[in-house]
Amino acid sequence: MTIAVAGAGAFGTALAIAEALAGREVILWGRDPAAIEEASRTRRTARLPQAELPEGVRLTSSLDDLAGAEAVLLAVPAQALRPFLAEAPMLAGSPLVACAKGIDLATVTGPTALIEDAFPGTPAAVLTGPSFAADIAKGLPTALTLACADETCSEHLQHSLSTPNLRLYRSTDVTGAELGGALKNVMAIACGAAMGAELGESARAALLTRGFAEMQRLALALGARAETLAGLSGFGDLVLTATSPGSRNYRYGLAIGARETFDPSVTVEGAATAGAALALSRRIGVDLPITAAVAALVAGEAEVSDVLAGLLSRPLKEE
Ligand SMILES: NC(=O)C1=CN([C@@H]2O[C@H](COP(=O)(O)OP(=O)(O)OC[C@H]3O[C@@H](n4cnc5c(N)ncnc54)[C@H](O)[C@@H]3O)[C@@H](O)[C@H]2O)C=CC1
Ligand SMILES: O=C(CO)COP(=O)(O)O
Repeated sequence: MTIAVAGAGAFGTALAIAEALAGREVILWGRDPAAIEEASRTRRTARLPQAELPEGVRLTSSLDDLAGAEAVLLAVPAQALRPFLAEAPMLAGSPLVACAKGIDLATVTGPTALIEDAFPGTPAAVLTGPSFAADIAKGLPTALTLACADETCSEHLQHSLSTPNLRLYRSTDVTGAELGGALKNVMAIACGAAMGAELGESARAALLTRGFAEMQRLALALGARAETLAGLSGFGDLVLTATSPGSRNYRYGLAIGARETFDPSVTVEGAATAGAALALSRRIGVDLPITAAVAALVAGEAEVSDVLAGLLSRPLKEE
């Protein structure tokens, strides 16, 4: 059986490499036929050029080639997932595993809700947790959460996708896993902005901790389990992303804080997700001050000094 990967960006490339090196048959789809033709020839993709694609990875730009796969890993960015699914009816029937970390701005829903909406009855799962694509592609050890509401499906996917270096922990808490992965990107932007503005590591630790409290507040209000937020997909990924210049969200924050420009072609999931999370929190009456501050920074409506002053002037309260 074949593992299909939809999206030949950095993460899709890394996952395809890991699965192929574990001896699985892999097909990697990218939307640009010329780029896929080039990748087939050079055995490298543009977004992760340092990694070589092993022989076991077959490349295609035809979505029809993914039909009937044992599982399809959806590695397109969160805001691209809804339009992608609308053009991929041939994926119905295979378990679909969302690898994007974000909340869709137009519908204010997470990736698995988008899958369920596009393909009612098709098993929808999420793969998320602390893992840089470059680390996975190098075969460095990583541990992720594989969440699916259906326990049998999550067990099946855990075994179908785990490799010696890619260790998957299963969960049925899809809401917690999705929200942890989406919101940690917002907090990484906040932490990067604090460092970029030279506010210091103590300020970053404060933002990381209060940011984690915010992630928990929203996720628990939406029915997630506290232990999921404390696990790989929440706290684990927050620690990685909000402290490492290996993260694009963190680097984007650094640029905002230092008032520098940032390459708009780089995928920065937390930028759109800050606005989506804010809309979601207002709908259910949950206060997310750091998320609101990041949304204002991203929209260019505020400076780091203003938003920090706003956060610091909030009423003093118990931790
Ligand atoms: N890069 C990393 O280290 C990790 C990334 N992720 C997540 O994986 C998701 C994808 O990120 P990356 O692969 O890193 O981004 P990337 O920027 O490297 O690649 C994105 C890919 O998606 C394609 N794409 C964009 N819009 C599309 C559309 N409408 N239809 C089809 N394909 C489209 C692009 O052509 C590109 O190949 C994000 O949600 C990210 O948070 C998760 C864990 C690690
Ligand atoms: O999700 C990631 C690591 O777990 C990758 O983070 P960035 O998207 O910020 O690069």
